[in-house]
Amino acid sequence: MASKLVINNIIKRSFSSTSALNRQINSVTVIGSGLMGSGIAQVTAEAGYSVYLVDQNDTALNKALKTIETSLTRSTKKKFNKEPDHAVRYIKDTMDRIVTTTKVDAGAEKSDLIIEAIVENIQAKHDLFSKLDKISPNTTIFTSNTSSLPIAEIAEAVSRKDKFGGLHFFNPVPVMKLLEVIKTHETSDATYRTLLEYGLSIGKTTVECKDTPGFIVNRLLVPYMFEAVKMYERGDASFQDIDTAMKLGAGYPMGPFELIDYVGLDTTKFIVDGWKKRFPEDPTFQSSVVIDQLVAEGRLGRKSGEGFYNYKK
Ligand SMILES: C[C@H](O)CC(=O)SCCNC(=O)CCNC(=O)[C@H](O)C(C)(C)COP(=O)(O)OP(=O)(O)OC[C@H]1O[C@@H](n2cnc3c(N)ncnc32)[C@H](O)[C@@H]1OP(=O)(O)O
Ligand SMILES: NC(=O)c1ccc[n+]([C@@H]2O[C@H](COP(=O)([O-])OP(=O)(O)OC[C@H]3O[C@@H](n4cnc5c(N)ncnc54)[C@H](O)[C@@H]3O)[C@@H](O)[C@H]2O)c1
Repeated sequence: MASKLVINNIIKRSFSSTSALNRQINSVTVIGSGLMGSGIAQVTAEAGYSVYLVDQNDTALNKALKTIETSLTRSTKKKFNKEPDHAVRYIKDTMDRIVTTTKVDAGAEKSDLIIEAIVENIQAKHDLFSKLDKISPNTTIFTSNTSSLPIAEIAEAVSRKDKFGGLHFFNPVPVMKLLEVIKTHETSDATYRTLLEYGLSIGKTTVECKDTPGFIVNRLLVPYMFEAVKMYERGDASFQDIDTAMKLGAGYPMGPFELIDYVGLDTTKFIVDGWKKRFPEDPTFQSSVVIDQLVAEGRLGRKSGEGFYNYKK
């Protein structure tokens, strides 16, 4: 344990600059260009890596490019307050480093690191990784941004288990400073070190966690969100008042319902349904009638324009 800490401190010291490139990695493929994939592609390109961003169709990719440009415009306004020309150049340089494609092999054949951020479904992830394992160079490191699935279970689809780890980002990726870096019992030390270095090179603070359900943050955050939903379902308080209470009484930046809308109701449902199936005896993991109903209606939160709240203008 102590030697691990020493290695991490050395890595952290040598990557104090957010623009320092990771020597092991030049090109990164991000698969899935939704809420998370677009943010991961953005911060990776901002750190100087060349990025392939992959999704199933051009509509999703164009939406992602628009999201990234809006986010960069927002962040550069403050960063280059007195130098608007620098902001324009910074945005252009970052966007130029991102190549979008619907063909997964375009990036996979060339990338040193693949970050998967597709739907939270084990079969979909297995199908993708088994394909990637065949087309990627055997030096390429594979990672998943899963919220709740065991990394080792996702890695069952590949033969390079020593080059498979977890990189769990937080939404919104450009703003949230944390990156959970997950090592399975088969991830090699060299792979893990490269993942920590990548995290620091994009300016994130890394924490280590075993390959346990929800890692650190979600194991604490998701039960809290569902406890709030149960409180609302019992009729103890309105969801608006629960949000107000947690923001003003506990200092949270968002209330639990705002946060569920922000994460996505479909993703939140996938997380808890998966845990409920895996741990049927644990009362912490119970699905919610209200969330099931909203997902069935297509009210997935901010990304669909409506969840608990309405975001349509
Ligand atoms: C489930 C998964 O597996 C794990 C997860 O991701 S769980 C979810 C984790 N995320 C959270 O808990 C988010 C909680 N919410 C928050 O921290 C804040 O509400 C928030 C950062 C999203 C927005 O902050 P808020 O103060 O309400 O709004 P706003 O003033 O618009 O934004 C604050 C700053 O962030 C910036 N920002 C917000 N969203 C941004 C984005 N998408 N891109 C770039 N910058 C952004 C703003 O420009 C602003 O920057 P400034 O302070 O330099 O001017
Ligand atoms: N939403 C969050 O707050 C959050 C935070 C951390 C981690 N995660 C995890 O990140 C992953 C993505 O979540 P999200 O919120 O970005 O979802 P999302 O629904 O916003 O985006 C998923 C994207 O993946 C694409 N996709 C699906 N299957 C694909 C495939 N086979 N090939 C290429 N693209 C494919 C979809 O078209 C969609 O654009 C999930 O595993 C989720 O659990 C989510």
